[in-house]
Amino acid sequence: MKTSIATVSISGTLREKLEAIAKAGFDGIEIFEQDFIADTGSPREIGALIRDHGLAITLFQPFRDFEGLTGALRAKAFERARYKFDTMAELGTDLMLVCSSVHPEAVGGIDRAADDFAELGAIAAERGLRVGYEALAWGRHVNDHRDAWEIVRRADHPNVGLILDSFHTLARKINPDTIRRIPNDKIFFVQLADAPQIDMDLLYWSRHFRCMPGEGDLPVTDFMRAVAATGYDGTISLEIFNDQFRGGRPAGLAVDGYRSLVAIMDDVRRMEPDIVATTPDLPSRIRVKGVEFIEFATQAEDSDALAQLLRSMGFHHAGSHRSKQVALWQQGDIRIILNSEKTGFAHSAYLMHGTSICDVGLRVSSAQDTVARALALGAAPFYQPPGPGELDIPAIRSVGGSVLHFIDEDSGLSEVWTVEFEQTDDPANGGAGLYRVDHIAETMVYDEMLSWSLFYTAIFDMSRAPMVDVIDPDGLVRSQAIRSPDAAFRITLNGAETHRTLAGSFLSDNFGGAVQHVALQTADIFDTARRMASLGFRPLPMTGNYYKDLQARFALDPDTLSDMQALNILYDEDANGAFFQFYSQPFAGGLFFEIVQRVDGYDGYGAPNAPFRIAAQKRLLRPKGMPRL
Ligand SMILES: O=C(O)c1ccc(O)c(O)c1
Ligand SMILES: [Mg+2]
Repeated sequence: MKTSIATVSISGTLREKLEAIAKAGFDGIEIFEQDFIADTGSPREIGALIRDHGLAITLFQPFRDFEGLTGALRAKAFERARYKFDTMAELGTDLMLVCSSVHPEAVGGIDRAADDFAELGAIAAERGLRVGYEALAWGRHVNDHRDAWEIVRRADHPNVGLILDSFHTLARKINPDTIRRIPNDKIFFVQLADAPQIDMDLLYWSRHFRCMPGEGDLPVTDFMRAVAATGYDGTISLEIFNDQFRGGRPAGLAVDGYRSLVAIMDDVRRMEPDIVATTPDLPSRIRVKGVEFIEFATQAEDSDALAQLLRSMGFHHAGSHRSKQVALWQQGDIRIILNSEKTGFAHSAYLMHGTSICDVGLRVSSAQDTVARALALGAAPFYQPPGPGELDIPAIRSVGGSVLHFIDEDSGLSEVWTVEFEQTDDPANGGAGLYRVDHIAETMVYDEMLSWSLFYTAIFDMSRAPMVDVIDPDGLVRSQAIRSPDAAFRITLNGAETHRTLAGSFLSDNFGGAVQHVALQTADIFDTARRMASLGFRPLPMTGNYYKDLQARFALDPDTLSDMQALNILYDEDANGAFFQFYSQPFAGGLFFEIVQRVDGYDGYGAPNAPFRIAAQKRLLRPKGMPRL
């Protein structure tokens, strides 16, 4: 098995693409005609350049509108093919992709097409080349891999085979198990692409919305399993046409592509143990058991204000680091760390972003396995030498250069709170009933959302909920919730498209993506809100209109509703249960806390309330009466 990626999948010049693709770990590329036509090098020079990067040219494509023509048009198609074969010989590749015809003059007929391919196969064979036939989902007469296979079968030429592309099969909802009946020696090449489930014209969907396997909604794993079951052990290649990717960062896209391929082959290997995959073996997806800590990088007055805010939320200063300016604040199972060191990672994060969440600790069953899986999937390592008496806690880089640490029991890492921290005599103030982290919400530019959602779902045992639109008065923010099967770890990714949204202005103030808010869970939000009020907490004030609207939309009893209004508690329901939430006022450039109570099986995040919450936050952040220009 070889890993490959089509040059169209990545932005940049051919040379930039090659560098990124080689560095990410691929064995080869599918070269798209446009890519080398646009380059100044001759086909021979470009072939050499590709091989100098350690890459093979796995496929030359696309050759269009070949089969089913008659007379002069047919002769012209063969002449074009001969010219392409010359170019392929110079580039140094032996396989050409012929996609099914969309030519208005193509007359169809399975045997006619088979004859065309038999003749093309003979010409290719003279030159030691091969041709593969791919059914485009919008092909004029052939748009189903089963028909393409029948043509290849009838062409009956050793140099003519089938090319499968997950998009074309799955977009038409063709059962991928039909691939299991195709002999593996007639499958010449396999292309993988995913896509979000959107109802639209097939060609438009394919050319603009494809994404890496695992980033979309198509059953790409089922497709790949069926391919693997045939015994196919040739090239698996990503072919992703995507508008965002065309303008993305070549290096990041190549890493994402490789990550998606390693993850899907790992999944397939677990289900079809006989397959031959050369992608690395890795520990299975990591089940996150919960959030172990949330760490703020902060200094001086900011740190004092944050400590004050935490105290008003019922936290107490539970521990002080034995050798560092690091304080542990705790309530229930929630640990918040305020790091005011003058050196090291947290300090650099502070210099770069100001007071910010620089580090999140996740509870897992094996920290070692977690890092092993993440690194095999191309995650960036993080290492800071531990000081004397400190534990060496495994970590990787995450959104915006922040850090994810992994804590387990088996290697003693969960002892960190007693090993590294001295208990303080700050009395627990009875708390406010907050007992665990419900979710963390990360803000990022919209174009990074697919990448980070792949990051979480490839490394961890987590799945995505449908994307929701959050309406900010100044623009749209898209929100993607991802959670572990038992909801022990929930995260929302919020993608901002403009700097004028609350999320967007956080991004520019913070110089990049990061955790913008943390939601903490209580079992009795009314009691929590009252206790926090008595500790001096000031909630985000909601409008009277909001409560009138709630009254109209839901059957809430009047006393509950008036308590909600007095305490600024918001409300939502889904098919399973109910949801209560209230917010802190924004601090340190747009960070905030959220308090939530989930009743019965409510599984959402209160998205219908987001526009009102955002409007309230903006009222506090903008100078009174000053319209924003
Ligand atoms: O969109 C296209 O035309 C096109 C071309 C070549 C392919 O392999 C493909 O899947 C689509
Ligand atoms: Mg294709």
